[in-house]
Amino acid sequence: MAEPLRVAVAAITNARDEYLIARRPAHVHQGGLWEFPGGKIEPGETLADALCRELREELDITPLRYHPLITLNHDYPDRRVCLEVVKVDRFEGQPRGMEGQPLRWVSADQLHALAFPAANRAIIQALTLPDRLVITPDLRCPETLLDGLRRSLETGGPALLQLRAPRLSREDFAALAEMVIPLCRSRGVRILLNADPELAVSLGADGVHLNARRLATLAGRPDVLDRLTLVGASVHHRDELAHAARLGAHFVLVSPVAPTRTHPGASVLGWPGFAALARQAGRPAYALGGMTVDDIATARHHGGQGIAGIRGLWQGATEAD
Ligand SMILES: Nc1nc2c([nH]c(=O)n2[C@H]2C[C@H](O)[C@@H](COP(=O)(O)OP(=O)(O)OP(=O)(O)O)O2)c(=O)[nH]1
Ligand SMILES: [Mg+2]
Repeated sequence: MAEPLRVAVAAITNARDEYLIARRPAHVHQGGLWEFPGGKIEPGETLADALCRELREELDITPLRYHPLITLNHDYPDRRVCLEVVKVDRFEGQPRGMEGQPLRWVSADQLHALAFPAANRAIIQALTLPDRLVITPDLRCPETLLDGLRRSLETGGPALLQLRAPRLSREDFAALAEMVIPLCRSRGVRILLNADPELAVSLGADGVHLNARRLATLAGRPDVLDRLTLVGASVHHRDELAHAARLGAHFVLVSPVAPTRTHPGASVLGWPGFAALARQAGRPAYALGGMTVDDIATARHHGGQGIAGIRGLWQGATEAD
């Protein structure tokens, strides 16, 4: 197939944290669906040039401040696209549908319920996922873990938590999860269980995290994943990434980006390796391995959603007890 068509896409947000969407005309590619404003990057144009031109032509506004959100390759049956998505949080002018297209401002939550082209699922995930994901430390004592979680919740974070406790039996893990889920819910924190998807569904977690071992055991997408709002997967190289995509993971954790205390001599991806995988991921990618909050901007600069980790983000005991 031909080279992908490069498209500049703008997730424009206002002071109420709403996003501007437009309806594509019926007769065009992916017609009748909602979209984020934007259009094709013409030969010789930079992303910034195309963004300014498209927003002037379609909405009569000028973007004043924006940053990269995600770059996505998507193959439609009739066209390959590479969507270079930026988040615009400051602009000049009053948006108007210059081509007669209906416009709406909608909240991030409403985005999930509207009909967009298939590639937009990943854009909406990128807009609604936080820039840090906390993984619980590998503790044997559930009380120590709960104590650390309470402290971490008190200090403002995290918005997304992966409950991981590989040394607990399935029964002990389930009992711990039954305490952790309501605690997280009461603070508006979304929780993923690093466990089998059936357990995540039966306990009412927001989602599941598929570690590399569990990912490898799944030949195809099990129906149970449709009953979870979030499915994450761990990937270390292209093959795992391709498998996570086949299974329809909503986001991936890419590791190891930097050396960690537990694996000091292991070979790492480094930021260029992370950036290459993030670009191919087709979904938000978190950098994992040796990360601290100081790395969030670097991760975003390399096309990532943010960082995932234990040590740099957890308040409380992290050592084995
Ligand atoms: N603008 C935009 N395009 C999207 C989104 N999602 C998505 O898959 N696309 C695809 C649909 C199209 O194949 C391509 C964008 O092309 P376009 O039709 O908007 O291009 P354009 O504004 O330059 O239009 P035209 O001058 O060719 O009429 O990207 C989205 O959210 N916004
Ligand atoms: Mg357009």
